[in-house]
Amino acid sequence: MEQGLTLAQYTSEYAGTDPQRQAVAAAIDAIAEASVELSDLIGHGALAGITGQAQGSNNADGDVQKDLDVRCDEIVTAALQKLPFAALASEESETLVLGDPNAPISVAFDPLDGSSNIDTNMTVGTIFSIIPNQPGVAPFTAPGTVQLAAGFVVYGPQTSLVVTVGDGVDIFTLDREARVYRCIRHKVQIPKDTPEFAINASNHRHWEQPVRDFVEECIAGADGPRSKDFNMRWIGSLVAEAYRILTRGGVFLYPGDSRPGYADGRLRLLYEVHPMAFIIEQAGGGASTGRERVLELSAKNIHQRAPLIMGSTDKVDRIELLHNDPDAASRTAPLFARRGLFRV
Ligand SMILES: O=P(O)(O)OC[C@H]1O[C@](O)(COP(=O)(O)O)[C@@H](O)[C@@H]1O
Ligand SMILES: [Mg+2]
Ligand SMILES: [Mg+2]
Repeated sequence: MEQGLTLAQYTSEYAGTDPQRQAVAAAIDAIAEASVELSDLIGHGALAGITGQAQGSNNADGDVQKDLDVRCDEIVTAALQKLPFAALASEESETLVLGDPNAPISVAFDPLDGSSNIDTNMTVGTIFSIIPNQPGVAPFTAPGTVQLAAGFVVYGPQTSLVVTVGDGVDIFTLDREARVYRCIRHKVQIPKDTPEFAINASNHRHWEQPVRDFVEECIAGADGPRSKDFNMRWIGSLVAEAYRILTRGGVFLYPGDSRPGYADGRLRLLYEVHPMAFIIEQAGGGASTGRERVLELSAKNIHQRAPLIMGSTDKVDRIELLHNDPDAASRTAPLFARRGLFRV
């Protein structure tokens, strides 16, 4: 695919004459169109009447809803409602929006990810997952492996849309003058050896031992079992973290922890964890709960949470090993101590 190709050309090439693909392509186009409006709104902030203030309401997961959460939800929902869909699941809506039960697809989305940071002028985004509809089967009950397409938009210094239709990952950047997305990277592959990790370290005391062991290994740097100095990043915005991993590599962790309500972490399976896992795997990376592949999970309710550990496979594999083999950390620890001794 040529650089500069527009998203509309890409989706129409993918759609061909297959009705399900046409529905997927139309949904991607609709979200992209809505995101151009969202990009304007977010870019203008207070000048467009957006205060970033709480609305006095909470979403289904208990998060405080901001004016921009509500506005973004209205815009994305309205764009998708013009198309044939069986069901829509939004972070900001307690229940599903039901459409035509015989339509070929359903869509789950997080209209505004990272919104707790909106008043600090940080990167936020929109995440989506498109799944096939099977008439007679409850929507959003299948594992993440059934996804037909997934993507996210980052509203950063550039507005960019990352997408997979199951054949690699492509990135498009918004050409603000022409108001179209143009391809800037085709078949993105996650760099393999980047020594970077991202986790909210303020939760250290609540983590399980395998997560502590991994972070200890990273912090020990060149003196530790990984024999490399690591850099730490935490933006607090999943879309920005995912974009960084696709560009620069490394690993991101939002594990389960012992805080009340956080046994499965913070991120929601259908519209955050499944789409990110699909994208990261399609870019040659791994996505795990720490114990199993995230795409094998099925949701029992639409706002269900799931742990997410994603990034380059060597790091995700190491974290899985630390979870699944209780002796893995102690096997490397003596070596680490010995090397320490040799150094003094
Ligand atoms: O504040 P915490 O616990 O570090 O959580 C940060 C995470 O929460 C999120 O903001 C959750 O998404 P929403 O903003 O859509 O609720 C992620 O973007 C981010 O990775
Ligand atoms: Mg989110
Ligand atoms: Mg959100």
